[in-house]
Amino acid sequence: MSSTNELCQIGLIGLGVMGKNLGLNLADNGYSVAAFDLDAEKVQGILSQDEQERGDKPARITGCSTFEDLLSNLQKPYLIVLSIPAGKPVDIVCGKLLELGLSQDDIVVDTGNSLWTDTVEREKQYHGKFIFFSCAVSGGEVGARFGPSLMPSGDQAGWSRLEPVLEAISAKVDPESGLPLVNNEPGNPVTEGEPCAAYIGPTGAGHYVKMVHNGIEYADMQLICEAYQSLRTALGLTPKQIAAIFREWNKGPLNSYLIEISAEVLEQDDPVTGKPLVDVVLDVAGQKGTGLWTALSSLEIGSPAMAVTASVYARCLSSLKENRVKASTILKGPEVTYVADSEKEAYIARVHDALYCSKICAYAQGFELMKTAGEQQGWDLDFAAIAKIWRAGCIIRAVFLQSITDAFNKDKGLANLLMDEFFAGQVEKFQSNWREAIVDGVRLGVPMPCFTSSLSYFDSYRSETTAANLLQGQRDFFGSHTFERTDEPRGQFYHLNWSSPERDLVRIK
Ligand SMILES: NC(=O)C1=CN([C@@H]2O[C@H](COP(=O)(O)OP(=O)(O)OC[C@H]3O[C@@H](n4cnc5c(N)ncnc54)[C@H](OP(=O)(O)O)[C@@H]3O)[C@@H](O)[C@H]2O)C=CC1
Ligand SMILES: O=C(CO)[C@H](O)[C@H](O)COP(=O)(O)O
Repeated sequence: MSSTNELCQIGLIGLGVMGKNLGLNLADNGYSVAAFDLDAEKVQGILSQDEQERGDKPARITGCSTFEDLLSNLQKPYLIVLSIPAGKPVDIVCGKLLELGLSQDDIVVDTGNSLWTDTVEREKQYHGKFIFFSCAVSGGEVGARFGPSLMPSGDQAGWSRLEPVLEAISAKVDPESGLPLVNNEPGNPVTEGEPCAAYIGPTGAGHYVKMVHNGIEYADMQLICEAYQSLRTALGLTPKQIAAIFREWNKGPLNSYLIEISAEVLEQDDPVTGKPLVDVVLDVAGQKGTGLWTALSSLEIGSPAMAVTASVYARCLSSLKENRVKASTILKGPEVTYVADSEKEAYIARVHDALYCSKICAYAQGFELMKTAGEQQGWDLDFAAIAKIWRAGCIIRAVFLQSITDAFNKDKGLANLLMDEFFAGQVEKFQSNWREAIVDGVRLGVPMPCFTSSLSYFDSYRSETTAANLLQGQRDFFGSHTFERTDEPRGQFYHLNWSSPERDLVRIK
């Protein structure tokens, strides 16, 4: 199946949605690629695409029919990129490569959405046999083709060899404006600007950061969906009218890839029925696991990421379609009357501000989660660098990420984005509209799990005293779980003898 004679610089395994495009991106950046997939049609697919795109230039990709064929077409020491499903396939492929004689200097780079703890285990398992490196990728199909955001982590020697390759294929940002430099033209990659690829840290760190990126992605998407549903329910707008509102919003602080594609989805008609496509898409959300992993991690390490958990639950609830259909005939909500024309503009502005403030909370939660995990794992994460590489190429790319970069540049150790002067000011400015939008939605019976949980997070986070004092009293009452006092040093615990008539206080040693 080979189409070039010389040995290739990079081996690529997995030529699905991401792999095929990463391969073409590598080729555009001057790297010769030996490509293999279990499915021969996919190998043929990348070769045909290369033929179409390169014009009269020589082939840049060599198709391989087996793992052995792949290795025989590669320069030593090997540099092999995996773009395959997370989990077992990564172990199977690494095992196979090892069997075929990989050695200490060879690098295998996992670009899939692997669970970060699996990556840590694999690095240990293959240590001394070959360099197992990870480079999490975000940007979907187009990002992979013309410049994704890359989150590499692992062995330093691996990074030294990979740095030029990853920087070349990554998305680029204009250093002055912080805006993406885009050119989606095959064969003409963007070479100037700041690359959206930065070494994240020791093994596991990159996949953790990508996992949180996806958790934030879940929250961002859910928030946009809640804004859409509120506008549709209260104002009776058509999907195309809401798309026009989103396009307006995209000119301001909400400017982002996700707002842009949401407008595009809402503008689309169904080719079969001619109805708005969104109305014929079944309202059952899929999920591959990274949002759930983020939610689980936040619960495990006790760093609240309520916007992420709320959006994972929203997807779970969406999948209870049959029950919801049945319940809709039994459970009644408020009568919906459309907002008067004279009030519409104000309503739209309130939803905009609610989306903006909730989004700030979702990102604040994601960054605090990474901070907590980083401290526990000893990763020393650079949050300004992380925000920087998310400014272009990835799914959550947004103008707003420049403000996050600025916040962490000002204060490397910032505990929470809400404490940054700019973001604190933004939330203060827009919070009354945020609250009103939620009141509006609640009154109309619009489900807004992510809007409401974000506001509760904000109200809890800004509270010097929460009702956890009562909760500690309850715990001590039924289970002698003890409590600390506000007038004693932390770490000193007390129990009240609730069942004795004296109700005396005992200091626990
Ligand atoms: N799609 C996206 O937007 C993004 C995906 N990712 C991650 O990137 C990775 C790839 O995703 P994507 O391209 O969408 O997935 P696809 O399913 O489209 O492609 C995966 C490819 O890997 C092949 N494959 C599976 N097992 C092996 C194996 N043992 N040896 C060789 N090839 C194998 C599959 O072949 P076959 O079909 O024959 O099984 C398939 O062609 C995943 O980890 C995904 O989570 C990351 C960012 C974005
Ligand atoms: O990593 C990605 C983007 O950054 C993928 O598109 C992600 O796998 C999508 O997740 P899900 O299918 O769970 O919505």
